[in-house]
Amino acid sequence: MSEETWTARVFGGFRKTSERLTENLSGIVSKTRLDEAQLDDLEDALILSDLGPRAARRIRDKLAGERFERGADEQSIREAMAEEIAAILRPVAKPLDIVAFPRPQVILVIGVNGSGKTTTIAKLGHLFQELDYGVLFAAGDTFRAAAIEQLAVWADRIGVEVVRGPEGGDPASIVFDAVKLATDKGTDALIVDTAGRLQNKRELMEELAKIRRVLGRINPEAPHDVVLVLDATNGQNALQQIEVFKEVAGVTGLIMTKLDGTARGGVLVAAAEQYGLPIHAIGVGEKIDDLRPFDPDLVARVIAGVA
Ligand SMILES: Nc1nc2c(ncn2[C@@H]2O[C@H](COP(=O)(O)OP(=O)(O)OP(=O)(O)O)[C@@H](O)[C@H]2O)c(=O)[nH]1
Repeated sequence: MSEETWTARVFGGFRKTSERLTENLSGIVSKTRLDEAQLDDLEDALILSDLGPRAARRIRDKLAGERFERGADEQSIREAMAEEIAAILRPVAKPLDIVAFPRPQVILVIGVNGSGKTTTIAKLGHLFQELDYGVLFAAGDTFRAAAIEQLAVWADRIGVEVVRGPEGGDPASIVFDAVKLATDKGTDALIVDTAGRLQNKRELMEELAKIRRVLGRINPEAPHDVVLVLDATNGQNALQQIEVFKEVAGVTGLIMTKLDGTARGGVLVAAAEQYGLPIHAIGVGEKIDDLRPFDPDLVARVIAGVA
């Protein structure tokens, strides 16, 4: 996909978020400084747009300190907002680099069912393929046959081999086989699907601990990444998931999906400000190339509605 098409997708993706945020700005016009009541309204608008109280406060402070020389019209307010949102996003916008030596880089992908985990694995595999990396998948979500099947269908479509076992099989043994295969072949990236059973934290924790033990036997550095996939349409719930998965799974980075078609894209900013975890990529659609690392300045401008 060309750069232009991707930019258009990002714009399209955040359109609803941007609309929600800026529909509250239209009445606000001031001379050179915003008064307290206007700042309160803006802060509320930011919270209502899922940016979270901390980011909202930070942006409010920025706006309060701003001298709008040509008057605080909607456009100037949006621009100042975009600047601060970019400042929040810049430190966390980090693509997932393949740096492991020896290979493979083992990337555990976790997230609740339906968050877009399987699709994201496929998209991530495709992204690595485009960078000329060799990729292998491990179908570690053995809890449901459909999950194994779905991963296999995607793998087939993009020409990636997948190590799989029976439904109900032991995920750790699949991961073991997959790491062995990837190590023997010198595959660059091994992406592991895992079950997303948040309702049973202990079981999930034990399963992940077992996967870690098995991985550690072959490569003490593995897993190199534990990536949590979040569905942006869940808004504030997505933040709670970060909280829980950080505790049970030692999350090292995030991918946020389904930013298209939701007005809740502001949650990306809330996650960045509250957790500071790297955000490796964003998903803005169901197609294979709808996932990419993101440009924080572009996304900030899109959210704030600066053309
Ligand atoms: N609009 C949109 N849909 C997406 C995106 N990412 C994934 N989806 C869709 O979300 C649905 C769930 O995705 P899956 O990949 O099946 O999610 P999962 O977390 O693996 O879910 P289970 O397989 O049920 O555990 C699918 O219909 C995907 O096509 C995205 O960025 N945008």
